[in-house]
Amino acid sequence: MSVTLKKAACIGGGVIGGGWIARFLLNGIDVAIYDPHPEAARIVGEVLENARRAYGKMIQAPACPEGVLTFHDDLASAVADADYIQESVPERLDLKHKVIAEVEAAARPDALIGSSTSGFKPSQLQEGMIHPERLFVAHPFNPVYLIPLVELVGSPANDEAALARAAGIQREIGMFPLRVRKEIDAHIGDRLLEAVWREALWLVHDDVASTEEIDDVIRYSFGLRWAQMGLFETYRIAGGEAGMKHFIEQFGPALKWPWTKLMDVPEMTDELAGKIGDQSDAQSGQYSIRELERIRDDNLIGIYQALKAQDWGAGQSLRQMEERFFERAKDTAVRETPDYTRPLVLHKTQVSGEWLDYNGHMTEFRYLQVFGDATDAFLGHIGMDAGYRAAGRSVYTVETHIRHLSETKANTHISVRTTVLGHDAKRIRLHHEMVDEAGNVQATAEHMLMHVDTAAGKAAPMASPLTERLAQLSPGQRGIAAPAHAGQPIRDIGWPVREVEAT
Ligand SMILES: NC(=O)C1=CN([C@@H]2O[C@H](COP(=O)(O)OP(=O)(O)OC[C@H]3O[C@@H](n4cnc5c(N)ncnc54)[C@H](O)[C@@H]3O)[C@@H](O)[C@H]2O)C=CC1
Ligand SMILES: C[N+](C)(C)CC(=O)CC(=O)[O-]
Repeated sequence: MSVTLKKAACIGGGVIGGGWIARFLLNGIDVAIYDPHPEAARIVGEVLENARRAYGKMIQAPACPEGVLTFHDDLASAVADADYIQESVPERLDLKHKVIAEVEAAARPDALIGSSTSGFKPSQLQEGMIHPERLFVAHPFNPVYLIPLVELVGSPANDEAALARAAGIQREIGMFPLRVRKEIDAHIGDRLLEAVWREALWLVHDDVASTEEIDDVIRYSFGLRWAQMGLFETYRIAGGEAGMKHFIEQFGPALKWPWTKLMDVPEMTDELAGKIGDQSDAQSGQYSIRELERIRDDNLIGIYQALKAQDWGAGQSLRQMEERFFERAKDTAVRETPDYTRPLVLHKTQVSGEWLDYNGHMTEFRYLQVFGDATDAFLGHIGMDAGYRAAGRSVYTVETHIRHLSETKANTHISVRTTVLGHDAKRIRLHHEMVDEAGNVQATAEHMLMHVDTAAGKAAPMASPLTERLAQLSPGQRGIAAPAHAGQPIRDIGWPVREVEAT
């Protein structure tokens, strides 16, 4: 798989800049950052820690080797050799103009420049630029490392090819780029959110509801619906068998009833701001912001997993991201393992704190995940990719034996050494050895894999390119002595003598 983006620069590393940095790095892209905030490194580090934790839980594919993060003392050196620059400084037009002018002066002429602005139009940001055609709005949603949508907005001054390149880059880092047809203040998402926000402020202002009650209304009702279908599809169903037509007939008149305050905005007095702040403290003050972020991330991951199982909405973005991670693992493996007379190192990862059990060691199912990922990396290496599977052929694991040999602790960098113990037309027998940085064996696994015709649900002979690749690696792998435990079952330990006598 070709990755066109090698290096990104992020200008501003706050809530959104930090999220972009994590998104790029965890998708294997190097990032240079400029943010004059004295604590920028700490803030970015904390966001990155939460993002690593979230990816460890969410992505069911071999982790992509992280990009390299560098902090710069000046903007010019951060953007100098970047292919893509993302501006995420505070929402002030004068500041954005100043930063964009500095970027334009120092960046490569072919570098693309995206702005995270929540509301400015690209034509406003392009004012005063020498080459406005390469600057566009790339508006994300918080947390950028988990939420896939990015609104790509251009102005008449934009170069279509640059916008198409930007969309390609966004896809490479797992985003869902939506090309907004016309520039408009606040794009699409924020116009919708603003309407709900305005009404919510009125409800608090008028003492109809507290912040907590409003959040409950959302999360126990339409918030659940919106994660999987939008407004129109949801209302189509709400129209019953006659669909949207009936829905509009029934609820169209309500648009003229006093159901909404429309464009009125309550005056944000100190009193209203204080009321909202106090209610919000009472609702969520027991959690730190980082804790709330982790709760939010875990909930989002659960939703993504459910949507992925249905191959629906944002779940499709997750599936595509995992496919890219598998492809990258395959590419890395092909580049890095020329010597088949030795075990193949095709999968490396780090033990996340989330992987530990109550004994403080890596929990059981994570061993199977690591070995499963190593098996997938091996299958990718011998040519089993999405295209091979789409043709109705795949490999299923039919037997596994894992031996736990050491206490694998958090943050251990582990790699898996894989050996083929044998194969025939339909089966592959694999052995994995999971080792830490010092080469200590933490666990081993032996698997029997069966090649299948997925439509028929039956074992079937392997096809090209698997057959050729196995023929290529077999002479070397055959020369590696099988470990003594290979093929051994769990030993019989019998029963205590007295118990046997009693029965
Ligand atoms: N917070 C949100 O929910 C969202 C914000 N956005 C947009 O993202 C942009 C950034 O917003 P946040 O991250 O929320 O703000 P923030 O206040 O959390 O972060 C802004 C960062 O920019 C840095 N900064 C200030 N001047 C700078 C300069 N001259 N050069 C480099 N860095 C500089 C600050 O030190 C700070 O770390 C805004 O345009 C905002 O509208 C977009 C989507 C969602
Ligand atoms: C509040 N906000 C306008 C900054 C929100 C956004 O821009 C998008 C989001 O993440 O909700």
